[in-house]
Amino acid sequence: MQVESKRLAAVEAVKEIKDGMVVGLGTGSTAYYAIVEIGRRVAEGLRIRAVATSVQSEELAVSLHIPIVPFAEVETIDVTIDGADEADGALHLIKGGGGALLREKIVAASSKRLIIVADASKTVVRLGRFPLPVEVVPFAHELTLRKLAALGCEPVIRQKDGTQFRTDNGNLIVDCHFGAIHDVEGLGLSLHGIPGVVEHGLFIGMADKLIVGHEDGSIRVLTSTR
Ligand SMILES: O=C(CO)[C@H](O)[C@H](O)COP(=O)(O)O
Repeated sequence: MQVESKRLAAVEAVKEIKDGMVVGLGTGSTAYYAIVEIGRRVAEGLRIRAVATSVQSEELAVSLHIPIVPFAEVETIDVTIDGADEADGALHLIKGGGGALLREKIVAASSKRLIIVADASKTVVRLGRFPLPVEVVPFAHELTLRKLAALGCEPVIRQKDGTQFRTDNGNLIVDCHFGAIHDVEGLGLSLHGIPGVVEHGLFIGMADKLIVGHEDGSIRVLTSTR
């Protein structure tokens, strides 16, 4: 069961959290299990402070009595545990399936270590089967979409409940169907070159560890060589 694989990976990652750490809380169904496990350990006496990558994760953490601090109050984050939509062998990622990629990237970039937790379906040889989420400002988004399409993708504005999905930052998510991505760094630079693009879901060279849970109950750990 995928659910059990996600939980296995998440629980394994939480073992790396120690007293006194500042912890980044990811977003999504796999990060959910990490937050629940952190809550369990906090109830047992673990002393940490946490920053959340989404309103949803913050609400979950608060409900579990995990101390949340405003991002502005922390210098660095010791470790962030987050999920991913795809991860390749170099630990480059596609993230943003849950629409939280901007805050996730801000938190990841301020983290000493980023641990990604996933079930086996997320590992790929080449990124791009999962449409790349791109956060776009609503202003003149039609123009931004045309510029995204010119990079060689089919851009689709994400919908939720029959209306345009809005991120926690009030922006749109455009899911960009590129197919196999052969030059992740180049694509990342091109996306940043479009003025209406706030951030994209390519996390290049950011992950330190990938913990993959398997349906047979085993865990595979990949560590970045960077
Ligand atoms: O990037 C994300 C949210 O923006 C998630 O980490 C990603 O979508 C994976 O989610 P899940 O663990 O539910 O498969």
